[in-house]
Amino acid sequence: MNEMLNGRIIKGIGGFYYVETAKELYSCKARGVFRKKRITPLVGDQVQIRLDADGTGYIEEILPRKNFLTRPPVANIDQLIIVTSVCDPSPNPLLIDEAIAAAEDKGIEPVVVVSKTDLQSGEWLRVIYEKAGIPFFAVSSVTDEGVEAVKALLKGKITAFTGNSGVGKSSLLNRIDNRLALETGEISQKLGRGRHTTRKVELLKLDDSSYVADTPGFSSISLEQCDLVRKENLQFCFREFEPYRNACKFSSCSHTCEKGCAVLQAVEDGKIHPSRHASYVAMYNEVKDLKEWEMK
Ligand SMILES: Nc1nc2c(ncn2[C@@H]2O[C@H](COP(=O)(O)OP(=O)(O)OP(=O)(O)O)[C@@H](O)[C@H]2O)c(=O)[nH]1
Ligand SMILES: [Zn+2]
Repeated sequence: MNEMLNGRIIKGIGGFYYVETAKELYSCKARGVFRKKRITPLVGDQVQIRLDADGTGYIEEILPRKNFLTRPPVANIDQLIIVTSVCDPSPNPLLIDEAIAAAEDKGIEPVVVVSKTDLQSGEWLRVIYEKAGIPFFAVSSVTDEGVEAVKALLKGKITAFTGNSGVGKSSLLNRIDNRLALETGEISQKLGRGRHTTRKVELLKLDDSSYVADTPGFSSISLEQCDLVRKENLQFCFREFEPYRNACKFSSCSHTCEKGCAVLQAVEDGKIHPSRHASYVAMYNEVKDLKEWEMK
């Protein structure tokens, strides 16, 4: 029969890709040519498949990507929701800022969601992120605070959720739509970190135009949580630097320590939050001596 169909990869397991088409869901393999070209099909990819007589298919072509992330491995997303809990596990602004920068670098809208606000207030995080101009929401999957607001944000978009293991991503998604019935887990006290209850990336359909990807959680000690941003691009990934970064004394200013740096002055004047600038400096120092191949 060899019928050609267009669809979207919604899940990948052990070399098989599940492609959703207007007709139905097909289990497909990728053609060898992708491996030769070192292209890995990603969840979220729009693809062209060829159907075999037995109803399985082959991915023939990956359509051009709007964007993609390597960590978490997804393509064509509209926004990245970075979930962090007020405690248990405790928030780490550097990790939040790394995830925001990775999204900004790819043209993906970042959103910060602070969870478990029934346990403690997350207002100090609101101060940091509202000042930076990043959309910010406080939620609790126990009291349902903020759940409707996040749900409204998902309408008509493809959204990936990221955040440390145990911050409550799956719990929040279940509150947003109880049909998802995602598995949630207790944090292992013994290891002091969450167990990996979410195993693989999968696009879950909320309605015909809205999808969410719950991605595997990471322990807070993981350094490889998200894609690194190269040093030249980093200043563009902190949106609140924008009004200042062309006003520095030196055009080559790294905005980390130079005399006459307008960004540093803005930190001093309380216009840029010191926590955000500290993350910028830490990230700059982390990537400044990396070689091209080490960025992957
Ligand atoms: N008090 C409180 N506990 C919560 C809340 N949300 C989640 N939890 C608890 O936190 C633990 C982890 O929740 P999950 O939803 O599994 O976290 P996750 O981010 O999906 O974790 P991974 O799948 O490992 O990435 C569970 O014991 C939940 O019951 C909340 O809003 N308030
Ligand atoms: Zn500067």
